[in-house]
Amino acid sequence: MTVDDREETPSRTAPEQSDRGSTVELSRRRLLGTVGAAGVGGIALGAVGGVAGHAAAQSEPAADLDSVGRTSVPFNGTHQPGITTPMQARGHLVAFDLAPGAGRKEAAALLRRWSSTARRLMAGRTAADDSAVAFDAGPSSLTVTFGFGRSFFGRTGLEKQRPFALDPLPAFSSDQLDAKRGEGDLWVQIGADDALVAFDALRTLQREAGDAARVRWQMNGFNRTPGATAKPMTTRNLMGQVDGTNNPKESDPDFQKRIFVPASPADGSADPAWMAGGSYAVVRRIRMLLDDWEKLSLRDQEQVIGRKKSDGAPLTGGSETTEPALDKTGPDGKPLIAADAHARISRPDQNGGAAMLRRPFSFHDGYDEDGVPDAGLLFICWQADPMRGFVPVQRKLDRGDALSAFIRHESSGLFAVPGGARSGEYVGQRLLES
Ligand SMILES: C=CC1=C(C)c2cc3[nH]c(cc4nc(cc5[nH]c(cc1n2)c(C)c5CCC(=O)O)C(CCC(=O)O)=C4C)c(C)c3C=C
Ligand SMILES: [Fe+2]
Repeated sequence: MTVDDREETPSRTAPEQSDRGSTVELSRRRLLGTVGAAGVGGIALGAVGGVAGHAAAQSEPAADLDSVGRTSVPFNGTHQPGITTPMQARGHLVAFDLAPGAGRKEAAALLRRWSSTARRLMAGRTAADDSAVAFDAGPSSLTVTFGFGRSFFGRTGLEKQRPFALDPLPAFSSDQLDAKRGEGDLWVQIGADDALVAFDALRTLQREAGDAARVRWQMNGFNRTPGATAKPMTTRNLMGQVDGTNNPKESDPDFQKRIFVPASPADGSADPAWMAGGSYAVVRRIRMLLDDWEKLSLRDQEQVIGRKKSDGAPLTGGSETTEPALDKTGPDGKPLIAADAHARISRPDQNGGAAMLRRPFSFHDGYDEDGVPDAGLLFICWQADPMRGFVPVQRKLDRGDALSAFIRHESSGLFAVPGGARSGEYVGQRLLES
């Protein structure tokens, strides 16, 4: 069975491709296929349905949108959205466990439902039975990304299809992990540039889990709002550092190989065929010990990272994008970028080439009774193989990162994120119907 893909074409493409017109641009396909029947601009189009009993009336995106609201990200593609999509202002992470008695059949129906809804919401289309929370705001770059945890495969009788890459991460000496806030059968990452749109997607997907799955843990995050700066700039984290500078770039020749499982895994590949075009997400809730951090002088803070706080430039000079001169020493003969500086020891060339795409959200969950902020980084990194991405780098950081004294890893999850859905397909179909 396939999901209804009549509405797959987005009203706007990703920011870098979008124009700045003020009206909602409708694809030819949608004009012919749907709007033609009912007109444009928030008019309900009648039952679309066709997906696991979901037969809500759908409307076009609100017509009166500014650029943030108008921007949409395609749901279909080789890879799922929310991996190379520019970082969004708002994020929700949620993990579900399948309910007792729910197995492969229920999981397949759930992924089919969720994919249909994600496709619709990402195009900014509301349904008659929607809560109205996201009305008026358009797609706002909403992305929904689905992943499978290690425990999913036992629950669904799909053990033989479980990738070796989902073997548990090693324990690190600095881990202080809360198991209740980690792992899970299913993982959903939601990102959007509007907080109401993001919440609406979270709540809708949770409601649609119905009796099939229950929330195991849920976390909320944020980043700088696109458009807040005159030109696009690397975001900052809650320690105030420019964070994300030396991420792999899509234009790098080895980007695809490092971040994504090949579209046709070679014979003998460790990855099962259903992971073609997929990626592995490592998710860590990392608390920042901000009271201790903020007691450091600016100079000491910069030594911890090896980059200037003002503009993210390496301590050896230049601008944010200048390559650090790791051998350069100061008048005292010591390296200007310390031996234990975070940005030195996390580099691929210090870790046998290990690289990952970091795409985090900051979090702030209030203050504890002593006034200590419960704040930090929802660290999410993407790689084709966690053993050649996160694991070697975290091993190195665990042994001697100057930043370690100011952070605490509080929860952890590892998820297999399958390739993007093709037209008419739901995410994970190649696994669940294999
Ligand atoms: C295991 C992987 C990593 C964890 C965990 C991690 C936590 C973490 N990092 C910062 C702040 C910065 N990190 C920076 C660079 C950087 N960090 C990692 C990996 C992990 N970080 C890598 C691979 C890199 C890039 C190294 C390189 O190739 O140069 C930087 C510098 C700017 C940048 O390149 O992004 C900052 C700042 C925090 C605050 C944190 C935990 C809370
Ligand atoms: Fe880092």
